[in-house]
Amino acid sequence: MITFKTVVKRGRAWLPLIGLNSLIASGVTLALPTILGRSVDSIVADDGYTKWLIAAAALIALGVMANLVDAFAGAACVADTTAWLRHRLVKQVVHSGPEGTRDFETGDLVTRVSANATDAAQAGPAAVTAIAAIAPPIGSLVLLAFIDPWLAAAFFGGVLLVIAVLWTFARRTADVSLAYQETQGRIASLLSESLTGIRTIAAAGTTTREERRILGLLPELHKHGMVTWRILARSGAQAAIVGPLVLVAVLAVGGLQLVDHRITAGEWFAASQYAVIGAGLGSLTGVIGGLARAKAGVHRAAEVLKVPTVAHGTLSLPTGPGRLTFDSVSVETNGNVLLDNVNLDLPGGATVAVVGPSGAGKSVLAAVAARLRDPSTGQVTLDGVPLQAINRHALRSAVGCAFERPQLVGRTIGDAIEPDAVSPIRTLAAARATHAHDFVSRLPDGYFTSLRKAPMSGGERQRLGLARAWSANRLLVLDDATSSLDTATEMQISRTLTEDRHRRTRLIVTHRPATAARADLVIWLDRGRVRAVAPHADLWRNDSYREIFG
Ligand SMILES: Nc1ncnc2c1ncn2[C@@H]1O[C@H](COP(=O)(O)OP(=O)(O)OP(=O)(O)O)[C@@H](O)[C@H]1O
Repeated sequence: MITFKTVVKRGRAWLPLIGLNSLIASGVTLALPTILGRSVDSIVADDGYTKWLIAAAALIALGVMANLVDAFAGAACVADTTAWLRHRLVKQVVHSGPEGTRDFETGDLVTRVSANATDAAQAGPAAVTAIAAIAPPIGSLVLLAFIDPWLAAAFFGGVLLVIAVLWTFARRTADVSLAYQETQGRIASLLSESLTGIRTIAAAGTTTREERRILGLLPELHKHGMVTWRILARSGAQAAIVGPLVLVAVLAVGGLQLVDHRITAGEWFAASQYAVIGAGLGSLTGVIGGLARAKAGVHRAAEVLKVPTVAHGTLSLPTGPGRLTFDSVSVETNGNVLLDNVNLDLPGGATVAVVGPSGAGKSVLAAVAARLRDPSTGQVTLDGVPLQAINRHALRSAVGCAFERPQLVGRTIGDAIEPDAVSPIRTLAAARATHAHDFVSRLPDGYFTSLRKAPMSGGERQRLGLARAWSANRLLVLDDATSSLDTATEMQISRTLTEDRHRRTRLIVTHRPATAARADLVIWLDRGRVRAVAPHADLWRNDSYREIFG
């Protein structure tokens, strides 16, 4: 979990430097009026004012240096914290599995990892700047008290009003910053949704409607932006009224004390400069706005970091044939039962087809068998070891999955088959077995062809998806993974699968009776329940079974 405090702490390598330079800048701000006041008194008394002017110039140079170092350290701190936060967010998203981030829209997640992470990373520098900004008014108060207690009293009263204005601003701006970031995330989600379905949109001729749908949230964003500006304008106006009041109060009290010879002209001048420092507190709205955005960014990052990651066990798999068992497995989500008390014992090395009407729970069963989601109750074991107890490496070496619409990942075609390209021979063998090699070898750069630039049909994508799963050594879970292939290629792959010389267990979700016929066993699913487990030929006698295939 992260909080505002943990994000601030992350910048600890830079924050002392930022704080120190802010304090130096504050010290300069505080010392300058006194030095200038002395210069005024020396000029009036015609008493060696050069040294005071040199001191003032040196102070100004120091202030400029401090501000430069502060700006550099602030930028470095934000960059470092942003990188750290993005690293954590991406790790969490990737490790939470397909189910973990289901409640988040893709575009919204991208916004949280990109723009909002940068907002959140401002937390440290903004907090230190805000704290350091308190130093000059406190110093002013002390120094004014040294000059004359009445000046300090007038200053204190005025500054209290400025603080009240800032406090109200901080409270109002926090909520609207979060609302703004949330709306930005929703716009990004709509855009990413449209990009995913861009072909459907073009085919349906609904591009204008889509444009309106995405941009339909702009008025809401505009509203939040306007509220932010209104709050800023109101607070700015209040600060603009209250700020000069500090100045007028101190000048008036100082004037009376000057007339009564209780202070010198130089002290009156210094007091006026300190009053300006107090009045300038009102300009802190920018820093407070930054704090509010940082708080909202941290909130949105924390929501992602709350998602549980998939925990893997530590066990390796003993030698075994790939026997897969489901023991009283149920899957429930939001009160819906997707799998209901499924009990299966599938012999190692068997080809098992999963059939059933649309929505029967075939994909859910496949996902549970491959540990892409965990059962709500019950347990799945592979060669006697619960899937949840197997370590990640052993699990992913043992179990391969291919899907109807594979999302290919990597830079090249070769990467998409085997990400780390450990063994080109294995990549080639997988591509040959799944008939991907035929079309890959026709591409200009073969396996080195950029994935993004390779034109691919649905069936070609499926063949690459199959090739990727192929290297698993014990269980292959294929969820409608050959549905886009032509009958001849499907037959060939199906034969390769049936005659698999590695004798892996194969769980094949299918809508094709021919695939079910070639399997050793068929699991017939209906509304999340196992209706029968038997060879296709036996089930074929049942009218309801035949109806599944239309
Ligand atoms: N993460 C989820 N949250 C809520 N409901 C889900 C989830 N995943 C699947 N479902 C629901 O579970 C039911 C079974 O879905 P599943 O994808 O397993 O069906 P299927 O048998 O593979 O269907 P098809 O043949 O159409 O692909 C469906 O009603 C689906 O809406």
